[in-house]
Amino acid sequence: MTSIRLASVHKTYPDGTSALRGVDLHVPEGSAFGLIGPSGAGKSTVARLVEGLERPTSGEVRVGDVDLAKLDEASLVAQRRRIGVVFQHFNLLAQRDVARNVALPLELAGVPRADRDARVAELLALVGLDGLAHRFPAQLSGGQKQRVGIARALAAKPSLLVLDEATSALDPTTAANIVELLAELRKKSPITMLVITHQLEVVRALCTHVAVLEHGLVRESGLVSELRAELLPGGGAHGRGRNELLFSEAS
Ligand SMILES: Nc1ncnc2c1ncn2[C@@H]1O[C@H](COP(=O)(O)OP(=O)(O)OP(=O)(O)O)[C@@H](O)[C@H]1O
Repeated sequence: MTSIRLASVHKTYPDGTSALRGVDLHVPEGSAFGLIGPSGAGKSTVARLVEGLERPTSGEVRVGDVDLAKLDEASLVAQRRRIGVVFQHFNLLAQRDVARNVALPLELAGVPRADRDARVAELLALVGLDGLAHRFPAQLSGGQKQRVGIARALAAKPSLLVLDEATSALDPTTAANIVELLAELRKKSPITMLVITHQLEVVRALCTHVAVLEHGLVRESGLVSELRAELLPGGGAHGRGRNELLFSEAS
């Protein structure tokens, strides 16, 4: 498990776009932290900073004990391998079968063949893909592809999983099954999850904490249990006015 801390983070892209304008965020160890907000709010930028794919223009990004700004390129590459990432569009390699997709991070880490095979079998059972090891991505449903993506993200036993719109490309039933799988994984082994989503139902079903990002700033954050009840699915979330608070002012 690992915590994440962003302190006064600004990110301006080379073309002058100001994506983050002073973000403070604390993702506690072992939490499932939902990051929500409208398109362009800066959610993916936060993910890329945490993954070490981008550097902040100013401010500090810490993952566990590590201040990412202090790492040279080689250490950053090593750090990236400690983080599992699940993508919206799965990012599977079409020419590799399921087993070899899942094995990829283990190959990159130099894990011997026999250990890799054992770990892949364990992971496929964990995500409910027993028997599909030798299918190719084109022969899988969207939900099965995402199970492969999750197994691959977990292969190197990361203490942090970043899920960037991991259920957004799936139909509602399949998305709910994937959320259920993620919730079960959290119960089985302690892991911190940063869950980027625009789906409030994902936050409700999976997350312990949530922050709302808007125009590059954290507008609100808190425990999911403190989210105002009527904003959760089934409680009239669709009728929410744009400027209404997600959390009750008292909390
Ligand atoms: N590489 C880049 N170069 C320039 N501007 C960028 C780059 N990446 C993102 N942006 C801009 O930064 C802002 C935040 O983008 P970001 O992708 O982080 O938002 P988001 O909340 O993840 O949006 P979405 O929900 O649509 O994915 C947007 O204005 C976007 O156009």
